[in-house]
Amino acid sequence: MTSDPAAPLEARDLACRRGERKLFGGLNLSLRPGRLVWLRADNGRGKTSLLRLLAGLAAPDAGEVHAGGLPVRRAAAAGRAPLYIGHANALKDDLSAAETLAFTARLHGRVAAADPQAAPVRAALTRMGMAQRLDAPVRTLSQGQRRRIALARLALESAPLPWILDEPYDALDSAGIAALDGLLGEHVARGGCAILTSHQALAASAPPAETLWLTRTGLESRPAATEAAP
Ligand SMILES: Nc1ncnc2c1ncn2[C@@H]1O[C@H](COP(=O)(O)OP(=O)(O)OP(=O)(O)O)[C@@H](O)[C@H]1O
Repeated sequence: MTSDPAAPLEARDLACRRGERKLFGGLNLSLRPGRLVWLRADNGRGKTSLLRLLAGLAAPDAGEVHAGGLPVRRAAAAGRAPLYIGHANALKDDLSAAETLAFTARLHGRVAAADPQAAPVRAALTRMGMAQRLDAPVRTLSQGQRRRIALARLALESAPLPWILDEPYDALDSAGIAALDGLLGEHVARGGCAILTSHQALAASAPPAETLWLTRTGLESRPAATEAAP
């Protein structure tokens, strides 16, 4: 594959099978600076599978994914790997909100946010409306509060790397949705790009997104009037 170094995230001819079942094949996607994609399909059609391929967390049955011109699985070493937040929050129950976010930041080499007392960590959680619960153990928090902590990681990022977000709005109330939309809007405005899934329509606070449907033969945009499940 000839990759475009200017494309933060590019997939060519991707195919994915699960057991005997082909989820999709021949899938192409180029996420350019400023592009926000809402990936849609019915339950079980392969959205999470595709996002994991794009993040380099799984290998495709065919095709390639490049991030910033590098094979996605080698992009981390060059600081070009996409930022992936899955639908599981991946938090540590016994740590506090600030500690678990700092732990995640350290894991991803964000040195300035590797300490729970560090200003960026406190500011990121405050941005997600968690200012009153910075030191609360994760296990004592609600699903929505846990989702907010996982998403606070986005507030630690200033580089316009691609964001890959699987059901980021899950469990969020309207204030949480607005906080996430604010982060997405800033990201896109500074030349970032993102692909996300959501079973609910995006809120009015979300930055303009392009809707793409996942089908067996790739991604398809459809006029709003014909937006039926494939
Ligand atoms: N580890 C696995 N082993 C075998 N099959 C799997 C595995 N993970 C997912 N699948 C199957 O792959 C298909 C696609 O799953 P995936 O989670 O990608 O769909 P999805 O579109 O994200 O669904 P949802 O909207 O319900 O989140 C499903 O039929 C699922 O049963």
